[in-house]
Amino acid sequence: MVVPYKHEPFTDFKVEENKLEFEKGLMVVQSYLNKNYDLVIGGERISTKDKIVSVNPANKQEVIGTVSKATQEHAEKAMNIADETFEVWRKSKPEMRADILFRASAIVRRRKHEFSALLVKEAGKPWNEADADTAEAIDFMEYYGRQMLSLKNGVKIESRPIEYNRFNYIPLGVGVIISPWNFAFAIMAGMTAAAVVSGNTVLLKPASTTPVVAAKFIEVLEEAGLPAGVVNYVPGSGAEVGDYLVDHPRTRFISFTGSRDVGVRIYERAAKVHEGQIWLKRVIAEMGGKDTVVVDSSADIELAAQSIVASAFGFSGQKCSACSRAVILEDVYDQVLDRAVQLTKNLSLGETISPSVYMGPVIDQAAFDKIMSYIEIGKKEGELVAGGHGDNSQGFFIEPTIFADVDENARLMKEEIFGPVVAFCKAKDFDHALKIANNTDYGLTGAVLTNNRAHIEKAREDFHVGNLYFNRGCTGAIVGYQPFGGFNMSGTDSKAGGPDYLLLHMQAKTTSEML
Ligand SMILES: NC(=O)c1ccc[n+]([C@@H]2O[C@H](COP(=O)([O-])OP(=O)(O)OC[C@H]3O[C@@H](n4cnc5c(N)ncnc54)[C@H](O)[C@@H]3O)[C@@H](O)[C@H]2O)c1
Ligand SMILES: N[C@@H](CCC=O)C(=O)O
Repeated sequence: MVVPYKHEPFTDFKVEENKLEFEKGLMVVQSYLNKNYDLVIGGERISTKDKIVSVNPANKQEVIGTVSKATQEHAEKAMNIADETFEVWRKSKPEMRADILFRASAIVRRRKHEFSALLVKEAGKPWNEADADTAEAIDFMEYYGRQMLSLKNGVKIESRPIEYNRFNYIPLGVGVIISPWNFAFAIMAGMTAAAVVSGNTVLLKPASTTPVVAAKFIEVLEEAGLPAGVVNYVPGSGAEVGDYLVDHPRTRFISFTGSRDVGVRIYERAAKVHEGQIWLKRVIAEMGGKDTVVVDSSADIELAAQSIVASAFGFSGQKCSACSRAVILEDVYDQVLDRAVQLTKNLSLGETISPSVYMGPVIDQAAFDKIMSYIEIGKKEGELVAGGHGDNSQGFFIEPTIFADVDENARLMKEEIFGPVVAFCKAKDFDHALKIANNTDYGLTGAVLTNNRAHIEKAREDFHVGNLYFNRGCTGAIVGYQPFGGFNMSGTDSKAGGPDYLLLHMQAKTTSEML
């Protein structure tokens, strides 16, 4: 019997011993910087001439590793192997598949600080954010393993006296896993784990800025006993390998987490039925957000300001859940804004070499340019009251930035920036605040700070987001506790880390036997 699921606790870096252990993790990572990682197809390591170079976004000179880059020929080979392996893997015992995840999770737990240290280097995460990313990867494996055990016998249905009816879930086939860089470990591992524990085989294409942590995860899966060919590691260009795999007639499903533009492209392409294709592809897409913290007149002002700042600037605002709009009732607007500005000006920015550095870099030059261009837009749409500067000489650093008095219809209030920029907007009353909050194509997360029960109930009904939080910030969902995923252009309404997530990777089969 497996013990009940409990989420992996976060590390308290105020404890000196934990700090020292994390520093040891950094030293382990330092010892393998600049190594090369090959494609892994059917267990075979394949080296290519063309490489992806993963660099530290806080220090562009530091190479984290080089990774072989898959071509369409490699993708084709991986697809054939995954297809063949599926015929065996689909019949493997769900208990065994779950056990592999539990063992993989135990291996990661033993090397927890090493994995987090790798995220500090490869994704520029602050220590606490890296620690939470690794904890979430562990949680996904633990949670999905248990979910599979509870689904393995299907669901009870009715039978008449002369028959025995059963309703079981069977896997889909070969899946393509396309993961983002911002939760480079947790989301990549969670999407992969859910697919394979459900009995599917996969091709894993990680984000090109963070392929090393994915290569390390492949090593963990191998050590945990995952047979060759179940997970095939094919980093490569989204446009070349991504499109090829999305279009492939043997692709049964695509599990994607990333931007709205790429998600929509995948969704459209996957809808086309190609020659030789005998199914309609399933797409699980988790996309962007334009997330709002609403502050009511009755709110605790200090809690509101802290919640906005933490949700806007944790990991430099590079979370799909990040607060990029603070909508505040006019009678408390000045107080909340002043306090948020004060808190923001005290945040530290730099390479995250110790737990005391609050904010690290943004991921790369393209992100830096995009965010800085939104800061220029912001200067025309509101009043710059904190931050606003960027420095990309050594790494990609942008100050935590607040714009005040932004109109509800401004671009800053509508478009996903994906960086440390938050717009403050005044609302006349609570209904107006909800109207502004809902005035977006997205519907991912939101938070309401209030001590008014009627307003909590109103928001529960009318604030149209997949994850709504009361009296806290809008980031930091925990696997199994706050299943995560949004509405509208935030995706296909899936809930990662929730009780129905594995079902998206399976199909139900009814069998009826005459007695
Ligand atoms: N809803 C969620 O749960 C969630 C979680 C994390 C990130 N996100 C979103 O992800 C975005 C940031 O991540 P990103 O910059 O890695 O996103 P992205 O869309 O640029 O890339 C995501 C993945 O798609 C791949 N890709 C790019 N073009 C492709 C193509 N034509 N075909 C197939 N694959 C292709 C990339 O290589 C990468 O692996 C933000 O918009 C954020 O809100 C959403
Ligand atoms: N699940 C994370 C966000 C993932 C997207 O970037 C959160 O709840 O903050």
